[in-house]
Amino acid sequence: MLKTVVRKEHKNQWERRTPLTPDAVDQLIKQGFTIDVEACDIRIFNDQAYQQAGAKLVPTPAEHKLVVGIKEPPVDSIQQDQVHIAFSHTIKGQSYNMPLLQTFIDKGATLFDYETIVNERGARTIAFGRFAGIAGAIDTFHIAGKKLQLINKPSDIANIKQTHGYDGIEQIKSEFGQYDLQKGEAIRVLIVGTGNVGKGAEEVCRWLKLPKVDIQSIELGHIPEGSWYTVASSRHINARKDGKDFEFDDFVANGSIEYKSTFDQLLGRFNILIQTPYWTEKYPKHLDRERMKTNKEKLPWVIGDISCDINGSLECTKIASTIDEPAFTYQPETGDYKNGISWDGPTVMSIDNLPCELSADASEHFSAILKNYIPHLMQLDLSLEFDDLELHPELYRSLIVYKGKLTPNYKYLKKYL
Ligand SMILES: NC(=O)c1ccc[n+]([C@@H]2O[C@H](COP(=O)([O-])OP(=O)(O)OC[C@H]3O[C@@H](n4cnc5c(N)ncnc54)[C@H](O)[C@@H]3O)[C@@H](O)[C@H]2O)c1
Repeated sequence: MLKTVVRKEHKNQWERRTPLTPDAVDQLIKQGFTIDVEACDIRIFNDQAYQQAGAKLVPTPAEHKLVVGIKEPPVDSIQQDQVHIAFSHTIKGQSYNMPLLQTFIDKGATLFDYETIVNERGARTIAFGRFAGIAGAIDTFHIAGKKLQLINKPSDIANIKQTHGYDGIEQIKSEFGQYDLQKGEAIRVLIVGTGNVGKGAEEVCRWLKLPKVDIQSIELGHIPEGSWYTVASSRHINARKDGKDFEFDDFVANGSIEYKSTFDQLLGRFNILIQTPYWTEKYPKHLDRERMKTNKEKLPWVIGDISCDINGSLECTKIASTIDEPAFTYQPETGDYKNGISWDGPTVMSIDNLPCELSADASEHFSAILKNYIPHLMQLDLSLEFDDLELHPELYRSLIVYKGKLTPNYKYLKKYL
């Protein structure tokens, strides 16, 4: 059985999440597993709660074989032959994390990645997407409320606080239920993307009692009175250049070789955009600099770019904003931006660690799934070669590096190292 520790997170002071809650640790200990916990003074569940669950507190994860974390472990913390599970952010060959990947290889270490844990249908089983969608939508509405206040337009949206100002989802739901967004300025929200993040953003619209309008109505220019939201997927904002029908698999295979963005046709019909799709350079951009300049009168007031691809599909996302400074305003004429909220361009929210604003709810959700994988991880037999491993298939497929070697599905990463 691998000696196991829950590591503390290092990213910044907002990173208060934990992969395993004290309750989950308690359950694992009762099943006969020993779990240690690295002491941490900012984690959302305090050290005493883990001690009460029966865990031993340790000052460092250096002596443990299996290290369970959330974000990338610090490069210099990886020990010889150690096994880590984390979001390593390496599978797109992200240059900023190649030293981390190289260290796993150099140290003969092993890396499981949460992002690559998928079921037999290819769907991810463990993620924070819903919480990014919820926090991202709330922060976007919070900024929209502040923006309306600048021009003295009354709306209950101005009551919405930034997500970390609430105790958690239950409090948010009960407060949002009291607001009436049909009074005052009409709030017209377009959510792009129907994945976990998009669905999380939709939940917030429902808590605010916004009626859902069919995207087809909006495409046809039938814009209802009052406040509402609508949801678009890739097929509503991209079209084949040759006029043939949109096919998702074809879109994923060919991207901007065969497809162009038709997003400009929707501009002017909504005033808040919440962007959630998966995007890479291979796909069309929806708001490039030129399009924003040409359509500057029709741009939304506020853009919540939860996908947060810098200079990506929405070129107004010049930087990732932060929980402390969540908003900047893009200047369509110059392509530049200025900090804060103003009416001389769309105000952008592009926080890239949104689930941290809901640390308790997000940790509980994540932990409830992860605790079922922990016994399999702890029973990993490192004396076996990769081909001979008898491991839970979802974990087996998620292995990026095994004992210092890229596994067959991830050999392509060699070219980025
Ligand atoms: N800002 C943050 O704090 C934060 C946190 C978590 C996730 N995210 C980001 O949010 C985005 C969406 O995450 P999600 O969990 O909803 O993803 P998801 O995989 O559930 O899908 C999102 C959407 O993208 C589409 N899509 C999925 N794979 C695609 C592909 N290969 N090509 C084209 N389209 C594809 C889906 O149809 C769906 O509409 C991701 O870019 C993710 O990195 C941001």
